[in-house]
Amino acid sequence: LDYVIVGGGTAGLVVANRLTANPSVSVMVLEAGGDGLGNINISDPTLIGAAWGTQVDWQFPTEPLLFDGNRTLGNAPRGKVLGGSSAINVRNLRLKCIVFFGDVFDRGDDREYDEWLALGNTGWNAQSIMAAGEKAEHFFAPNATDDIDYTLTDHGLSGNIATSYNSAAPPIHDDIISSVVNAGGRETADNDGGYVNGIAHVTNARLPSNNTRSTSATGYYFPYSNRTNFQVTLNVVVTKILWSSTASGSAVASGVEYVDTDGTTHTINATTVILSAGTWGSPPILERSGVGNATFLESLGIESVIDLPGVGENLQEQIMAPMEWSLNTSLSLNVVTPFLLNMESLQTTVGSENLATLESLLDVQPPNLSDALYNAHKALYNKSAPWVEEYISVSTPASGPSVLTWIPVNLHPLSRGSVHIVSTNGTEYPSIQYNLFQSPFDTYVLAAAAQRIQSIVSTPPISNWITGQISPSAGVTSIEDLQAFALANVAVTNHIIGTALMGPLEDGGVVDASLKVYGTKNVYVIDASVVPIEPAAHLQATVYAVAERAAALLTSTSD
Ligand SMILES: Cc1cc2nc3c(=O)[nH]c(=O)nc-3n(C[C@H](O)[C@H](O)[C@H](O)COP(=O)(O)OP(=O)(O)OC[C@H]3O[C@@H](n4cnc5c(N)ncnc54)[C@H](O)[C@@H]3O)c2cc1C
Repeated sequence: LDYVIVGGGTAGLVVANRLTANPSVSVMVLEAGGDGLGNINISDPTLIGAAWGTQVDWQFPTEPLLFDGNRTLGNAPRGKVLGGSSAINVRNLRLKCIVFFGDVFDRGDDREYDEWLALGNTGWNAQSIMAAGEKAEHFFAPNATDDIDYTLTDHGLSGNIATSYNSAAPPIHDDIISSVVNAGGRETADNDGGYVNGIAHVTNARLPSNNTRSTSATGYYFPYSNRTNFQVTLNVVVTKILWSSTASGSAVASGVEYVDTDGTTHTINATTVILSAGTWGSPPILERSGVGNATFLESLGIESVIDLPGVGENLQEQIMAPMEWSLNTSLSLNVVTPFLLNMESLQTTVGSENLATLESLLDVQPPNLSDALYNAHKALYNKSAPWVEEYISVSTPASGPSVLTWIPVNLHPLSRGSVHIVSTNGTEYPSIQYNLFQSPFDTYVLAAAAQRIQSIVSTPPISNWITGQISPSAGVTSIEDLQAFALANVAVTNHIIGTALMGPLEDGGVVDASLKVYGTKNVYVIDASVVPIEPAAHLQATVYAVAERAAALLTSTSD
């Protein structure tokens, strides 16, 4: 066997597909979940969140929030099925909100992707990441009557993942756009072209002809399952990497160990091992294999093979605090309506009265954020890269008036969490610490963005639709009160990255720019855990881009 790929998720199936295009290359994908075929909770993206808490969801327990000791955000969803999280990824609002969003597919900003290169990741910049992302996309333009602007040249037109818009835009959207513009924002035709700075509709990973979800399984595996060199073993959990040599600085993997549903242990040999088990899945496998912080591993009785302190660190998550208003009418809308995205530089978002405080908070480097990543974030700020994303949606409950939901998202928090194993047991859940709001800067960003949203919503014409503020309650308008609101109502976006960071070793890197694990000859990590900087977007399009580019590097084809 040439390659064993751990995890048939978003990234894993892309890599398997591209490698097996060469019939002489053999690949085995080991996936913990089943094939998901016939599961309507996966195929129908309008069945919002129906897959969560079922057997196709890992339901990762998370640790109590450090700033609020008794509270946790509960079990976090992650796909445990062919297609991985691309099969269940729909917006997940845990709190009061009744609105959910679609299976968003959008790219980040050139300034963010160029920062990957500035961090020392040769070959990874806006141009190469955008090109790889477009390779994954097959964009279906909306009907002319849908009243949705777009720019065809900002999209890939012949890739494996179908993208399209939900449906026609309801008239209230014009008033939302007008209020954003009247309050000093801008309208853009499309935010997928590398300059994310305005309000626009976004695409979903959806095949418009039958309104089914497009996943890495539907796009990269099922149509190719007759390739004899593309093998998949389902319902097996990989526990660790096996080594044929642990020579210092050049460890050689011989394959992996896995357990089946009976608890029987198996091994499989391969020339190259690729971990694509996700941001919370890949680091635990490395740690159980002796790759990680040597002191920590030895405390668990695991012999250190490669001392790599970055493994499991640098966990980054985008955070939000949903806001809601009641409208003066009951619009006939589906629960998931078309929606808009508004992104602007942080300097514009916070307003001049908050800028000095914000910049003084940005000047404080959190203790577990490396100099390199801290400087990258300051560079993003200085380049006026987008920092706050606003999800805007209108929904109508079973009874009563429609609700406007407007959610500020802090795209680039400074706080960093971690994921680490708690024992040598290969199937035990790791300990996941988000460490949200470690940096007061993160709270302030959400509060200042919320204040600005309040001013947009009170600007005509959208203000004429509003009858009252639901959340936060009326009167919560000061920065102090809005910070308290953000702390009490924080929700996560499930856009986790960073735990097998791509970057120089001295900056906490786990993999080099070819995504090979430092100190190994033949072990790679290819999934969201290598992403060093969050995009001003939802994450999957960037993960597809990472996987496409990594596969191209492996097959040495030009991208
Ligand atoms: C609830 C939710 C909502 C989201 N919403 C959006 C959205 O609307 N838009 C967007 O762009 N992004 C969204 N995301 C993020 C996006 O889906 C993920 O970032 C992306 O899919 C991650 O890809 P990955 O390849 O890193 O991991 P995954 O796709 O999660 O793949 C990991 C795979 O590895 C398997 N695996 C793990 N451990 C093992 C093991 N030990 N042995 C064998 N197999 C294993 C898993 O079962 C899984 O199939 C969402 C994510 C979630 C969870």
